[in-house]
Amino acid sequence: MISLSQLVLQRDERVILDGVNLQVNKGEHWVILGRNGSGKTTILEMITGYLFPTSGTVDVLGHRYGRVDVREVRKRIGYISQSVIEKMSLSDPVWEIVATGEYAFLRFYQEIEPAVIRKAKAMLEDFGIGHLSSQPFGTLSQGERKKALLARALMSSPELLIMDEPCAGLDLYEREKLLNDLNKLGKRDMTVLYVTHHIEEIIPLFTHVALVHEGSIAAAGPKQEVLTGDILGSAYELPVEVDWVHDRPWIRVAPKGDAG
Ligand SMILES: Nc1ncnc2c1ncn2[C@@H]1O[C@H](COP(=O)(O)OP(=O)(O)OP(=O)(O)O)[C@@H](O)[C@H]1O
Repeated sequence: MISLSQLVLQRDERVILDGVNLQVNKGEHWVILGRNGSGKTTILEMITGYLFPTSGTVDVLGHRYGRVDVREVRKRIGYISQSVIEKMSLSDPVWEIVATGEYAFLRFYQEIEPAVIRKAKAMLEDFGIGHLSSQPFGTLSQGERKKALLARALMSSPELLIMDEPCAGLDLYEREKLLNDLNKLGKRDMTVLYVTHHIEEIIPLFTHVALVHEGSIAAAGPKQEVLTGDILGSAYELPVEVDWVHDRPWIRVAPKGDAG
């Protein structure tokens, strides 16, 4: 599904990615963790073909980047990130924002087919925000925007769904509602890749975790193997304990923790 091999990204003197290797197989759902500036978003931009490595190879959905038109591969990928939200027109009605997902366009310059409009509205109903369909996108709350973007990303039935911190800025209630919707994605024939800073967002949907540290993968594998106090403690340079409750990990900084 995704194979990153010996990815190096150098900008001037700086090595941003330093030999990233990652293999994501069909049927797995991965979370990417790592400290600020460790390289998570850069890795997502490589997978979506917006950035090319200085060296190394990127294979996504059976294609090696550099030998394929990445725009064709991108049609099979749903991508939700703050940068996508910023590209949306705030005055467009929500249903239209969602409908653009059918074609992987940002905006429409031609008439939208009635069947696509119906599908977009049904998708909004599925996410419990059908009543917001005619409202301008810019009037939605952060949580509602995230749901609308998720509905948009699913319009084209992507094989790969990539999310960069979708719960950022959501309150506890909105976050749990969105996580509940995300957990249902397991029923779809789709692989999910999810970047977060919050370990408790690793809902039962997710099977694997990759921990990025200073531009390379410090640990990767089944979540129970990676989310240990020892591994997280050394990446975050803090003594931490991980508790599993309701099949979700919860992190605690140990009493004598000292971020300094
Ligand atoms: N075009 C660029 N030129 C120079 N440095 C860059 C460039 N793009 C990214 N970087 C640097 O690469 C590092 C990795 O950035 P990236 O956005 O991938 O980190 P991240 O793990 O997603 O961080 P965060 O959790 O804070 O969002 C950062 O230190 C950033 O400053």
